Amino acid sequence: MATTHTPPEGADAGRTPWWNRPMTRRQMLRTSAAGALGLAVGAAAARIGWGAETRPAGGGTKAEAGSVQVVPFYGEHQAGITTPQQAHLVLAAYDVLTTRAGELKDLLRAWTEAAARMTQGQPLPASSSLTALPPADTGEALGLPPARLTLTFGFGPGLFRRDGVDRFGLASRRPNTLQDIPPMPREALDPAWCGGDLLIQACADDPQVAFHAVRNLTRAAAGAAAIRWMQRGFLGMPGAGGGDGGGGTAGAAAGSADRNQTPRNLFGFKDGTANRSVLTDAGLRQHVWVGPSDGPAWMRGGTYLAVRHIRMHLEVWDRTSLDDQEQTFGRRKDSGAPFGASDEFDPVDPARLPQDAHVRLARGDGSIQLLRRGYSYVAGIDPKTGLLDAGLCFLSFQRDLQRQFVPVLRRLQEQDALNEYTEHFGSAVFAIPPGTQPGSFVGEGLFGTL
Ligand SMILES: C=CC1=C(C)c2cc3[nH]c(cc4nc(cc5[nH]c(cc1n2)c(C)c5CCC(=O)O)C(CCC(=O)O)=C4C)c(C)c3C=C
Ligand SMILES: [Fe+2]
Repeated sequence: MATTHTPPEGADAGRTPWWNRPMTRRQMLRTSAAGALGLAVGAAAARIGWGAETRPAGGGTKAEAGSVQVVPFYGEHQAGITTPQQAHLVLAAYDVLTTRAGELKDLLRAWTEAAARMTQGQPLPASSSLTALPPADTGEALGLPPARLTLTFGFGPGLFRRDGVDRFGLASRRPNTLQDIPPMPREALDPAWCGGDLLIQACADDPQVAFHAVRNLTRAAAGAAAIRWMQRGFLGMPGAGGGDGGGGTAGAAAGSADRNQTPRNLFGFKDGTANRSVLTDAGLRQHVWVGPSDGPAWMRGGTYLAVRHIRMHLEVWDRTSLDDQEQTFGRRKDSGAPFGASDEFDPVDPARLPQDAHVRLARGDGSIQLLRRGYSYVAGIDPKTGLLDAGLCFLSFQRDLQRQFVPVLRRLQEQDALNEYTEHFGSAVFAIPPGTQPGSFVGEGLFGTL
């Protein structure tokens, strides 16, 4: 339900950023007083010195002895897509509450400026020296290393039109491919885990650093956007203590040899092996980045994200024989090798895989590829069943949702042997605009002359 922000009367209204303006009593009740103070950007603040930074192009990081890892925020593409996968995820989708395009732009500007600071290990700058006010930064990341924090922003279909209403005059700028995933035969979706107008993907090697970023960005959004759903995820990172690994996933292109291992999902299988062929310049151009011949110009250099919240029935899986587990995927559990081969990265021979094996169906004829960047989640016990509530926050980046993600998902939903052990309960898609330059804000190109 959209909520209108009432601007204050008076000459100052046009100059005071919306997040510092007074709120109506109703808005005050909706949001926390601390959050309403939000961010005041641009003020000087002490910079935490994190030592040498390594900044190769393209959003990646490079391990160098003695350096503290910081992932560049500005660049051609947003970070957090090809960045070697960090150990922790906080993924938050937001409903936009304001109906004013100006306030939406103010929010994106504030998010961009805050993200540019936090990803470099800097706290949010104080807007006042008054100790009678809550501090600008919530503080739980002070003294922690930047932990390769990346913040990736996305726009859901609802930003362009929701319930038939073009709230921000953006409807004509929606990319054709940005449409909700059509209903699938085997899903049991909970609306509370679906959709979202805006997305923040925070990834870091420290869970508190990732949470701090989302918490402070959410605080800055008070009155303009509210969290719709949030998922936390993790990956086992060999030898890194939560460090820079992720070799076989989006990290295959970087990382040192001893960390170059593909993480395992909660079914115990290496997950992300096939990303290696996407993570080349040619692979990314072909399968991930929106190119000049694709959708709207404002998306060039961007990509599209598909999110599926998937519960994995671990108790059922754990009673399944090793043979059946391996037949389900079409790969060996210990080595990750495809059937008929000995190494994880040996070529897949589809003829050797059962017809309903996950890899056979996901791969198809090999022409469609996705860049997967999912994370495991554990949310305790399902109070209704007493069973573990755990699974995969499936994330994939692709150049076109309808031509790449939807056909693969449909094939899997119709035939995949894995369906016996999984249940899709949430679904969302987002346009991930290209990277930002200093002085600009994420998605600025979308707004044109608005
Ligand atoms: C719609 C896309 C996909 C969903 C949903 C999905 C769910 C899912 N996958 C695993 C585990 C594995 N997936 C693997 C490979 C693989 N999966 C997809 C797509 C979806 N998976 C693709 C495109 C591929 C690559 C196929 C190929 O080209 O070879 C593998 C094998 C190792 C690997 O390459 O990563 C595993 C293991 C789970 C557990 C899951 C839902 C819970
Ligand atoms: Fe898969």
